[in-house]
Amino acid sequence: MEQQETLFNRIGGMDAVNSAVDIFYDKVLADETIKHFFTNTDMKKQAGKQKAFLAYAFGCPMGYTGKSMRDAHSGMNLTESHFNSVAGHLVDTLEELNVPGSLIDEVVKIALSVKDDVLNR
Ligand code: HEM
Repeated sequence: MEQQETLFNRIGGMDAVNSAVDIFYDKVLADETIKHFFTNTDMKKQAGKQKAFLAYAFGCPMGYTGKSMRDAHSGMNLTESHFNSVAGHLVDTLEELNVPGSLIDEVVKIALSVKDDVLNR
């Protein structure tokens, strides 16, 4: 079988991740249903962590050294609806960046794979 390029490279590498995270966080912070979670968050640091996490999730060889998804979101009482809002903003962001649907599907798969950890269940 032909060697498959990582999702990270196919999506456009670190430049794409950087643009995605910036647009993504603007959407999250404009969303009345979830923005309160980020009241005490230093968004500069958070965007940096998210970039590292996404790069890792997209298959970039550099390691993710932040908290586990379970620890990072414990005690927040996050619901399915909060998760869906965040996932929706991520998809909208990638669509705005003209990322092909098949690649967006792969990102959604990765997001769903950490859903139980994010929701601490
Ligand atoms: C696929 C879904 C998600 C991913 C990949 C993700 C990723 C991350 C990452 C990488 C961190 C930083 C961890 C660290 O401190 O090392 C984090 C923290 C956080 N996330 Fe998420 N997250 C997701 C869903 C959500 C949802 C649904 C919410 C709330 C609506 C949320 C709110 C937060 C908050 C408030 C923090 C802590 C920020 C702080 O330290 O001040 N996340 N998340």
